[in-house]
Amino acid sequence: MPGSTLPPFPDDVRTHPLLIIDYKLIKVGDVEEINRLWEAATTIGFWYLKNHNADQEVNDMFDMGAETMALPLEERMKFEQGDSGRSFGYKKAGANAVDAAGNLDSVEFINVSKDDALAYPEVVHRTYPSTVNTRMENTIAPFVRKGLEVTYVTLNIFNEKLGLPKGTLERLHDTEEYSGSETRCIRSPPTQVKEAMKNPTLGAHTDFGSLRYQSFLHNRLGGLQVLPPGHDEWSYIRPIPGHAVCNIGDALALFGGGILQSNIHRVVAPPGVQAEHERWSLVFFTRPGNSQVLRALVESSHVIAEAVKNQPDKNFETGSTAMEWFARRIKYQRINNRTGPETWAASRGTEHTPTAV
Ligand SMILES: O=C(O)CCC(=O)C(=O)O
Ligand SMILES: [Fe+2]
Repeated sequence: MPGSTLPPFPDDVRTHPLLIIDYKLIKVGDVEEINRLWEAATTIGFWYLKNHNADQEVNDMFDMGAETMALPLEERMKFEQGDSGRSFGYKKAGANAVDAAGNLDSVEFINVSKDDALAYPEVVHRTYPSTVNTRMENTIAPFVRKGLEVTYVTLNIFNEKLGLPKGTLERLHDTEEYSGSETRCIRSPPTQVKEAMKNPTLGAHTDFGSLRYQSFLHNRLGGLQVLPPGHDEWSYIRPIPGHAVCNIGDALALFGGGILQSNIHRVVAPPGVQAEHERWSLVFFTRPGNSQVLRALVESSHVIAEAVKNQPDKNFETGSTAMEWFARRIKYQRINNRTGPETWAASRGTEHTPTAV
């Protein structure tokens, strides 16, 4: 894992500031802090989270990721996610397009389903490499539980702010229902500084699910970029040690009638000389239960009904369950399914500038 010898994040690149939200405060209902979270969620949909107390879980997850990527490629490939629209498993570098032209990604990752982690040794969706299995109970399940805890605290705050009946969002993300929720450990290869900006390593996208809980705790390298609303240039999110970066995905943006923002982002090589180092990142994605239909909850909240009425040009009825939405997006990112630029278009979600790469 990257150690203390990493070069610092440079000061001469464009960054976008995010609000820092104190998890300890929102958890106990601090009104001012909750209002700051709401401001972040309804403007850019990204924020830093501190005091989430997940250092141990995060460290262990990075170890799991490193152990998995150290397996021979042939072994990892036995667990590759495949082209059918399933996310769980290993994704090799170059399996996905990063843009409409079909340029390839260069990140590899290991995704573990929340359902498989919590049910282990029972197999719900699929099996995993030995490095995952040996850490399923002592590393992955604790990280999933931590991610879910943060998720429910956040969802319940949004639920109230959106004027929804108590427990609505929590029910749509019921832990008991199988879902696309998963952990992801990502490795981006080092690159030459002059090569670094040629292609994104992970193409421009909005997240598919509801919330992403990402940690840079043991990774000081940049690379995540956002295209803030109203901007036409990408900005880096500066990694802050000990702070997670959280963001809203398409599902929550749809449930809330566009009040919560699912913002477009991508991953590029780390800035400056950081590019010469391997980049690791770790994510927990919360996605709605498989059977839940992605649409604005207009019947349950006046606030949402009003918001939808005020955006007549936008479609908040996807006619798609969370499972279908998720499978479609994964499937059409896979380069093996590409027929032309229309395949990239078929992988898109709520991105407002779908041509950005
Ligand atoms: O590695 C990162 O910083 C972000 C990854 C990401 O956006 C994703 O996996 O959806
Ligand atoms: Fe993402």
